[in-house]
Amino acid sequence: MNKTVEVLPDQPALVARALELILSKLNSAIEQQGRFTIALSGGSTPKPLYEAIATQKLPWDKIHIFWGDERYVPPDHPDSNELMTRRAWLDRIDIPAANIHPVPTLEANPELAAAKYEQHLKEFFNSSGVEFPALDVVLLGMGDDAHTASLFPHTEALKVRDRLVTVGNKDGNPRISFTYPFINSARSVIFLVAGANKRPALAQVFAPVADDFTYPSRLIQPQGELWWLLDAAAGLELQH
Ligand SMILES: O=C1O[C@H](COP(=O)(O)O)[C@@H](O)[C@H](O)[C@H]1O
Repeated sequence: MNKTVEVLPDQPALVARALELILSKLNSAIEQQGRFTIALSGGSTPKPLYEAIATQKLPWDKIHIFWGDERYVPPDHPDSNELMTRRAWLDRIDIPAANIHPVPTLEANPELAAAKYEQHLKEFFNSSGVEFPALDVVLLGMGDDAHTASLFPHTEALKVRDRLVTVGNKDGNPRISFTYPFINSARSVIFLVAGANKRPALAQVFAPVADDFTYPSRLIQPQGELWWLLDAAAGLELQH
């Protein structure tokens, strides 16, 4: 694993750096493979990044969008990560509908939704099931409890190692989430973290020794590149 930590002066600088990094991964992937695959995060931090990506002139037909986690709500629900992304980015560009791969949240139950999304991912990547497929980029956020995607502290989802997608649990509410081994199979994982409220969790995630089940972001140790992009408020004590 190749880990890089960057602390940017403020949120606009954080967004600019994330945009630059994603565009560089995108250009290399399209040059080498003819397509770029990215899984997106939800929450509030990435919204300005999505708005910035929407202003770029890009070969949208070669870009495939997935989500690393989703609330188990219909796609038009205000809490939906897909809805936020569509409003900030996807509704503003000319991307083929087939290149957008939302989590199917209208299934009979969350377990079926997770199984269906996993099947879709395996078919898209033509995966035999032996090895986990590798997305070019998995974009992640981190909550102030150190959760990432919908992998929350002390939940069953953290024990799932043989699936691509599982059901997370946020205070009793189901969410659909990539598992940590699937996230770790990505070519690049990029964390985008902003705000002073994330500082205590970050200290534990970066500590040499701490409990992975209490601080789930510690489980993200990808085979490829790991990027932590932090604003100064979040990264104050990590600056070196
Ligand atoms: O619950 C969630 O929160 C995290 C972090 O969100 P933020 O609002 O602090 O940026 C996010 O990464 C995750 O996708 C989302 O479901």
